[in-house]
This record gives sequence, C-alpha cells and structure tokens, in this order.
Amino acid sequence: MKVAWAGSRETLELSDRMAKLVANDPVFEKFTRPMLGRKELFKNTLRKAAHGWKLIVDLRLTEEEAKWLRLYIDEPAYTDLHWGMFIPAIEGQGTEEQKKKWLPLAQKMKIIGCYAQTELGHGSNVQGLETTATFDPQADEFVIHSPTLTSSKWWPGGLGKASTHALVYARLIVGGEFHGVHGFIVQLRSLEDHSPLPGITVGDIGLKFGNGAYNTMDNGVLRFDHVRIPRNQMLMRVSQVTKEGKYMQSDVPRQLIYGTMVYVRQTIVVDASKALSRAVCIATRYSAVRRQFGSRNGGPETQVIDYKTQQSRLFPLLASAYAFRFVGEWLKWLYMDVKQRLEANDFSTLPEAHACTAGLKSLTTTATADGIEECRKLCGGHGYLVSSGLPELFAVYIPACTYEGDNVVLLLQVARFIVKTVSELGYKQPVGTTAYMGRVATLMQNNCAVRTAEDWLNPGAIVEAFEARAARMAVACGRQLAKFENPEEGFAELASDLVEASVAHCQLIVVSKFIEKLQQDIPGKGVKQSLEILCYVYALFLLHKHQGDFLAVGYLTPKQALLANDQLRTLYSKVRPNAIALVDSFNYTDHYLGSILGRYDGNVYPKLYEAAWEDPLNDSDVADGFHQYVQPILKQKLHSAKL
Ligand SMILES: CCCCCCCCCCCC(=O)SCCNC(=O)CCNC(=O)[C@H](O)C(C)(C)COP(=O)(O)OP(=O)(O)OC[C@H]1O[C@@H](n2cnc3c(N)ncnc32)[C@H](O)[C@@H]1OP(=O)(O)O
Ligand SMILES: Cc1cc2nc3c(=O)[nH]c(=O)nc-3n(C[C@H](O)[C@H](O)[C@H](O)COP(=O)(O)OP(=O)(O)OC[C@H]3O[C@@H](n4cnc5c(N)ncnc54)[C@H](O)[C@@H]3O)c2cc1C
Repeated sequence: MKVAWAGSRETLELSDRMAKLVANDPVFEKFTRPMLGRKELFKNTLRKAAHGWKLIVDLRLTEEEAKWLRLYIDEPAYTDLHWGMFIPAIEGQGTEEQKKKWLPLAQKMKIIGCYAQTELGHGSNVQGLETTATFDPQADEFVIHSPTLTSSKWWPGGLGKASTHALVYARLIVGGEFHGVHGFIVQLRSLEDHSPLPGITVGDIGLKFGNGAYNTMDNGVLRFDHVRIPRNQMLMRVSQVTKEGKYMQSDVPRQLIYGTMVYVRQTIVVDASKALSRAVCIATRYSAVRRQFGSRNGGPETQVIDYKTQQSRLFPLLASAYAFRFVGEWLKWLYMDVKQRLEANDFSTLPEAHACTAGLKSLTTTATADGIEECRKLCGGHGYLVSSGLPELFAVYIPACTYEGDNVVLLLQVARFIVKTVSELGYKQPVGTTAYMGRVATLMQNNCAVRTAEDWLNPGAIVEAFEARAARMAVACGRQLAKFENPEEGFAELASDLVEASVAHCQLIVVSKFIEKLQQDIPGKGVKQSLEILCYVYALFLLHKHQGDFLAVGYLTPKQALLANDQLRTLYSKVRPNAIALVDSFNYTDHYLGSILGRYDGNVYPKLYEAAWEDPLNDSDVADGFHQYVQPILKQKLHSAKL
C-alpha cells in the first residue's frame, strides 16, 4: 500500500530517505515553533532554509530530492515561492534569452524571487490590478509605479524581508495605450547589503492566523515610486514590446500570462492529499488508542474507532485523502500534456486545463481544510492541544482555500467552461472531462437502476449516477440562463446554482479518476481490494452528502439513496480492520506528523503528560504575576455583605 500511495517504489524510497534526513536533523525541530516571537520565529525559519539549502548543495541532492526535503522541513518559507512560482513563471513566460539570463541566477540562489501579483485592492480580479509599467522609448525602459494606495502589492510570500527580486504583474502602457497585465522582473533590494533600492518601499504585512503557522513566511507589502527597469525585463514569451515602442501580441492566448497559477493549482491538489492524509493519520491512530465508555465486567472500554459515528466521520476523510492523491496524479499528467502542447503552439486543451486545475484546486482544498478541522474534533479535547499537531496543520493549511485563487471565484471559472460546453452541444462533440455531456440525452432519460445495496458496488452504476447529476445540473443552468437577454446578467443571477453544478462536475472527475486508477495494475497483496473499498466509500459518502442534488434532478429515488447509505455502513466495517495499515501507508515520520496523538508507537498519555511540563508556564510553581495580581484579591477584606 505504501507504494500505491507513493506512486512508485523509487518515489517511496526517495521520499523515505528525505523524511529521515530531516527527522534526524535537530536543526529542523518543530515543537518550539509556536512559542517563538515573530522576529525569532522568522530568523529560525531563515536558519532552517539555509541549512536545507546547504544539505541540497553538500549532498548534491536532485531537484526531486530537494522538493521532498523542503516538504518534510514542513515550514512555510520564502523558498516556497522562489521555487514554486518565481522560477516556474520565468520558465513559462520568459523568452529563451530571458530564461538563459535569469534561471541560472535563481536556480543557484544568487537571487531570491517572489511572485508579486496581488495588491491591497485586487487579488481575484487580475485585470483590475493598478500597478503600472509605462514604456519609455527614449530610455528603452519601463517605469514601474504604484499610483494609488490600493495598488500596493500585498500578500506575496517571501516579499516582506527575504526576496531580492520580484516578478511584478502590472498594467502595460505603451504610447498611452493599455495592453493588459504582464509580468516584469524587478530588483527590490541591493545584492550587497539587502537594503531596498531607490523608489522601493517594502516590508512585511504583519501577523497572520494562528501562532507559529504561516507566520514563518514574510508575506509582504511593496510600493514603487517610478522605478525604472530595462525593457528586456518584461517577460516576453506571450507578448513583446519593441525598442521602437510597438506592442506585439503573439498568437499565443493572453491567458498564458496566468500559466504559473495553473501550474501551482495542480500542485496544490497533491498538496491537499498530503495535508489531509497527515490529519487523518493522527486522528485514525489516536482513535485506536483512545478508549471511552463500553467497559463490560471491568474489561477495557471501547476504542472510539469502533463507534459508527467516529467511522462515518473519519473513514470518508481517509478515502478522500486517497482520492485526492490519485486525481492529483492525473492532474499532473494533464498539466504536463498541456505544457507539451503549448510548446507546439497547440492551445486546444488550455481551457480544459484551466477548468480542471481551478475546479479541483477549489474542491480539494475546501474538503481538506474542513477535513483537518473534523480530525481535530475526532480527537476530542486533546485535539485542541498544539502538541496534537492539528492546530498548526490547520492554521498553515487553510489559506489554500484562498491563495492561488479564491475557491468560489475558481468555481465560477469552471461554470463558464461548463456553460460554454452545454451551449455548444448541438454542434460540437465535448471531449476530455466533459465527454459525458455528449451523452446528455441518455443521461437525461435513464434513471438509476440500483435495486439492492449490493448494486452500488458497481463502478458503472456510480459513474452513471455522478454523470447524470452533473449533466442534469449543467443543463438546468443552461436552460435558466437562456431565459436572460443578457448572458452576463444571467450568469451573475444564477452564480450559486452554477457553483453547485461546477462542484458536481468536479466531484465526477475525482470519482472517475479513482475508478480509473483501480483499473491500473496495483502491486501488493490485497492492496487493490482495500483501495476499491475506499473508492466506494468516497463515492457513496458524496452521494449521501449531496443526495439532495441526485433527488432534485430526478435521477435517484429516496429508496435508492437509502440503499447507498446502507452500503456505506457495511463499507465502514470493511475499512475498520485495515484503517491503521492504510494510514501507516502514508509512511510519515513522527517528526513530519509533529503529533503526540499520532505517534507511531501509540504511547500517547505518558508523552502528553511529559510535554505539559515543558511548557514555559510550568517553569515555576507559582506563575509570574500571581503575587502582584491575584494574591491581593485573595487577601482583600470584603466588607460588603452582598459579596
Ligand atoms: C510548489 C507550490 C507551492 C505551494 C505553496 C503555495 C504558497 C502560496 C502561493 C499563493 C500564490 C498566490 O496566491 S499567487 C496569486 C493568485 N491569484 C489568483 O489566483 C487570481 C485569481 N484570478 C484569476 O485567475 C483571474 O482574475 C480570473 C481567471 C478569475 C479572471 O481572469 P480574466 O482575465 O478576468 O478572465 P475572464 O474574463 O474570467 O476569462 C476570459 C477567458 O480566459 C480564460 N481563462 C482565465 N484564466 C485562465 C487560465 N489561467 N488559463 C487559461 N484560460 C484562462 C477563461 O476561461 C475565459 O475563457 P472564455 O470563457 O472566454 O473561453
Ligand atoms: C497565505 C497567503 C499567501 C498568498 N501568497 C501570494 C503570493 O505569493 N503572491 C500573490 O500575488 N498573492 C498571494 N496571495 C493573495 C491571494 O492570491 C489572494 O488573496 C487570492 O487570490 C484571493 O483574492 P482576494 O484576496 O482579492 O479575495 P477577494 O476576491 O476579495 O475575495 C473576497 C470575497 O469576494 C468573493 N468574490 C470575489 N470576486 C467574486 C465574483 N466575481 N463573484 C463572486 N464572488 C466573488 C470571494 O469569493 C470572497 O468570498 C496570498 C494570500 C494568502 C492568504
């Protein structure tokens, strides 16, 4: 099962080696992080990142090994955006010449970059960005300027204190004409003493959610006062500005400017499976350790993992972790396929890639953020302790629902894609993830044929159910939209219905890809059977949770919905014997989990008790301040009879 989760024996071996390298290095200790003040915390992050980089250089780690090393260091840092966005943006939007100049500097960390797109006044609406880049043909330069307070760059990770350069997204103005938003490489700080360059105001935006957590990252604010950069620092793969001041839009779709966001969104889907699997690993192991009620004749109390309510909350999350892992694997293939096609100037699957990365990023991050919180609740009171690992995991994870695109805004992008597909059904055969809409007539007619709970253990029945739900919801939106004279007005009015139809479409993709995964060759005795059970748990859990959709579109009867729930209960009993093996398969070290509740050895109570005394508050029996503020209350003579 470890190989199924890792993806291959090589990846399992490589990731295991990196996990142990980090876990055995005291520099990467994590428990004290929530106790540190902001400046100490940030300095500690710089120290860890420097040590990580030293390991990469000294041990000559490959790019893949370095990626796993950074993951297991498990600390948001400026390197995330340098490697995760700044470099990919230059790779995707730079000319060959620009790549030759900037990539070696960035890959050797001679410069540190960030991705500065969002502003104080605009994040979702990229076309609304206000920073300007005005071409000066006399000097053959761009003048980068922040014309308003709301044009201040705001949020970019690594910007506040670490980055020497930024990839700045600004409104391109040539000869007084606006030509859309483009990316510009701008140096922010001196490479000598790291002081901000003339015309640059830069700093951190301040504390964020939770202790420790994302406060290890210097999300920054940045303003420009007429800063000049050479013309060749505008990324010019998509569009060019000539020395003479002529704007040239190549035949590449302008949306390629957004290509880095598409890349990061697809990585975020696999990240979701990692974050959710960590929380599920903690909650599952602790649910097996925790006993509460149910003792018979003085025997042991019941393990909470044996309660049906615990199983009905926990096992769908376990199934979701595997589902997101496999759909993330497929999405990575889709992204690489689009990237190859783009190299050959084939833009045919760009809309599908945009819709899938946007929709699956939205779906998986929402489910993962909610799932980590559910795992905290599954651990009762002890889940609320920082030493459970869950509060930090939650605090670091939840911005994923916002960054790289607010999840609702992204679902509206999927909605545009779906509505367009439905409107073209009469004359254009849908392909890829919308191919099922080509069978809309059948999907509108056929109703569910399930007669027994067993009938739900049929991939065909499940896929048809999810296809019918998605198709019928999309067609219903299409019919509603047709009633509006102004399509944009209709779209705005029906936005919530469209979002729900987008969720249905994306859930169909996740279910289908899980089923497709099971058609592949999966090594290991009993592994495929265990994954099949999880696949049915995932699909039938969704069907139960969203049964309103299936009933409203007339595909399911209430009886069939009840049979699905009956089958779910049976499936939970099948998951139970393998639950611990399924989470052990994630192969996480205690260091990476950072959780006393999720310890591999299950030695929870002694370690919880031990950890309590390490809290600084227990440095003295009588807390500082007691004698000053409490003792006088205890000692005061109360004359008023009322008290
Ligand atoms: C290692 C990891 C680190 C992991 C650690 C990560 C650390 C944190 C990283 C966070 C970094 C960030 O947050 S970076 C900042 C992230 N910001 C965002 O994601 C901003 C979200 N907003 C946007 O992407 C855009 O504003 C949109 C897509 C919402 C709207 O764009 P727009 O230009 O107004 O386009 P719009 O009119 O809606 O659509 C026009 C046409 O373009 C298409 N279109 C729109 N976008 C795209 C696209 N990306 N690709 C292709 N096509 C597109 C539409 O489908 C539509 O086609 P048609 O219908 O006409 O056919
Ligand atoms: C931890 C973190 C790290 C980040 N790192 C970076 C970075 O490195 N670089 C960078 O450039 N940015 C970064 N960002 C910024 C991030 O990309 C934006 O916050 C994100 O894109 C959301 O945009 P917004 O803040 O403008 O949200 P808004 O769009 O203002 O969202 C507010 C509300 O309005 C709703 N809304 C907005 N538009 C619509 C619409 N058309 N229809 C319906 N509802 C709508 C949203 O759904 C949401 O509920 C980061 C943010 C965070 C939290």
